[in-house]
Amino acid sequence: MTPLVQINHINKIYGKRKAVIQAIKDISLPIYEGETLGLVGESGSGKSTLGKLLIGLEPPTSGDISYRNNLLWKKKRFMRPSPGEIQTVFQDPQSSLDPRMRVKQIILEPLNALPDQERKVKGSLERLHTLVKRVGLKIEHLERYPHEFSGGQRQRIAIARALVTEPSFIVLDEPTSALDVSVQAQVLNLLKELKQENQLTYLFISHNMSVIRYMCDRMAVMYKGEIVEIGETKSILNNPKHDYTKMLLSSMLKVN
Ligand SMILES: Nc1ncnc2c1ncn2[C@@H]1O[C@H](COP(=O)(O)OP(=O)(O)OP(=O)(O)O)[C@@H](O)[C@H]1O
Repeated sequence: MTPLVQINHINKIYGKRKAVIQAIKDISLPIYEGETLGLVGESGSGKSTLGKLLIGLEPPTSGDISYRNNLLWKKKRFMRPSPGEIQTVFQDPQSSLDPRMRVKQIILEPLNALPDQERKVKGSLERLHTLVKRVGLKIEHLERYPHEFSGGQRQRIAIARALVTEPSFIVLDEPTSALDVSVQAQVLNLLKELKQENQLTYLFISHNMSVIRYMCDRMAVMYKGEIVEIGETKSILNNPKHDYTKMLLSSMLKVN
């Protein structure tokens, strides 16, 4: 399998002098085209930071990341592959959707990064309507504002916004953690179907082992900024090797 993303010896340090936090310590891993790679670990282990390095929100302190064999970061500058090729869906649709914008503007907004001609094609009304219906919303929803929707519907809006540019790679950072359990399952199924239909690759960040089990082909376990275990989800869940993974599994199984 070809790696879509290759992470090589990445370190990420926040802060200066005495207030230094090393959020990521020498992480190297591939993310293969077409897979869903799960990233688990307790709060503060560095999961979101790794996601941010991949979508261009934070530069690594050292190391490199390549996307389709091209460097994503050069001297702290993000080398966006082609515009819209990498997208993201965050945990909290309440704060990630601009309350002053109508749903239509929100979904079309990522197209602003695209060249004129491509923007016209991808932003056509016909395409927008197909996309909105595909994520389980209605055409009349396009004229409304985020506060008029439930959490699950808001996450569907965020998913439509991520898909509008026709990306190849999506970083999903706890995309269903803020939702009720029944709604979680619907959104997870939608994400699974969309991945198949659009040949997507996902990095799926989650606290929840059942969600990881359901969604991910492989999983990586993060502990204090390091990857302590990585492999096929099934084999890690059935036979965890690292003590931290064992501990995480037993504590999570108690919660789930
Ligand atoms: N912008 C920042 N400035 C300073 N420290 C930060 C910043 N962002 C994250 N950190 C610190 O880096 C470490 C890793 O944080 P990160 O958010 O990546 O962890 P996480 O595993 O995603 O946690 P959670 O599951 O709670 O979101 C934590 O100690 C956090 O406090």
